Amino acid sequence: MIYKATHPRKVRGESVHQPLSEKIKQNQTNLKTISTSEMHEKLKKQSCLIDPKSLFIGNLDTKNLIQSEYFLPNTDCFVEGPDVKELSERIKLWIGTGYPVHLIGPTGCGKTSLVMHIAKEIGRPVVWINGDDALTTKDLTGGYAQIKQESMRDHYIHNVIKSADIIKPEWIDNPLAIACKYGCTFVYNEFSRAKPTANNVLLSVFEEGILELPSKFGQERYLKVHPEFRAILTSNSIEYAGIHAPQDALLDRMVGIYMDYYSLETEIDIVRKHTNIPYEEAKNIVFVIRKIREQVNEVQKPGTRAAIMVGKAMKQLNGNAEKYYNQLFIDVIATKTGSNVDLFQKEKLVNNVISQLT
Ligand SMILES: Nc1ncnc2c1ncn2[C@@H]1O[C@H](COP(=O)(O)OP(=O)(O)OP(=O)(O)O)[C@@H](O)[C@H]1O
Repeated sequence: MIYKATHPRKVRGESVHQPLSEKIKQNQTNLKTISTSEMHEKLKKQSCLIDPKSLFIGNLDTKNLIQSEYFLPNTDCFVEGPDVKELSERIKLWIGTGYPVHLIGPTGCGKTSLVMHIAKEIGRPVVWINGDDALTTKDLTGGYAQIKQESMRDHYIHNVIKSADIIKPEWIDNPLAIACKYGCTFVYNEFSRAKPTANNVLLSVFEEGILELPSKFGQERYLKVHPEFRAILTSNSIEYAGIHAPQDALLDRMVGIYMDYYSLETEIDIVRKHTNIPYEEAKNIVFVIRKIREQVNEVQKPGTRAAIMVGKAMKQLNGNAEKYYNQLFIDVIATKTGSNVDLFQKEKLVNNVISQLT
């Protein structure tokens, strides 16, 4: 007996998930409802860095992203000396023309702080990722990372149970996809630590304004990059030569800006901003760190960070630093020494430099 349906079968359970193209279209339309001025309003209330990990929660629509608690980094401590300002203006010029900027400089010279300060001035949410050797394209763009299982029970005929399990791949956006979709400032720290193949996806983002998404299910593979998307990449001038030489095609799409350690006065201001110690103390610390920097090899140069560390330790010692003064400098540079012999050399260097203090 052939069963003839007398009325349309009603399938229980959720409808099959929206194709990616629908989601993208929906997200793109959402984009239009969030203007940059609205963004500025919301930005004023919040200031913290978008932590990509907390964003790996499936598709965010723009409203969620903007109203959520992710926003710009806190740059209250930022010091903008003349040399910082000059660099910042150059970077903003290129960012304003829509080119990605590649900031290259030695460890601890201030790349990240400068990038975060500029990102805050750009006024869009910041999405940030650290490059490393294990990073893959999927870590940048996202992929089908979750499988949602739904079962559908059909009791259309009371004594017949028809069941089926629907396996629904769940797309998870990763930092680059989020930045391209919602027009965030994409900060890719130490990008040259990642393998060039992982960064290939950036080529069409920077040139054609298209993000190619890996999609196994034949859905929409291409995302049009939001007009407010901006990218700033940093790399360490020492490692830059050593880790993975980025592909020429990618370097060709970026503007490269080399930076070095800031001027004496700016470094003194930075140390004081972070430690509140008196000018003379900060000046002596920076003097010693800069003298050490002049006399050690590239990879052992102490950055501004080392001067801040000594300043914070002196603050901790609350004026009783006399006894430990030399040792503080030796401790902050010891991490970059290779052996006891090397350390002994450094101790002599530190004692000699400190003896020059007036
Ligand atoms: N303009 C600035 N104003 C205030 N603090 C700064 C400034 N530039 C750098 N610093 C401070 O100096 C230290 C090193 O800066 P930062 O981390 O930005 O350097 P970096 O070049 O990114 O270092 P790395 O190569 O290790 O990532 C940090 O403690 C940072 O807060």
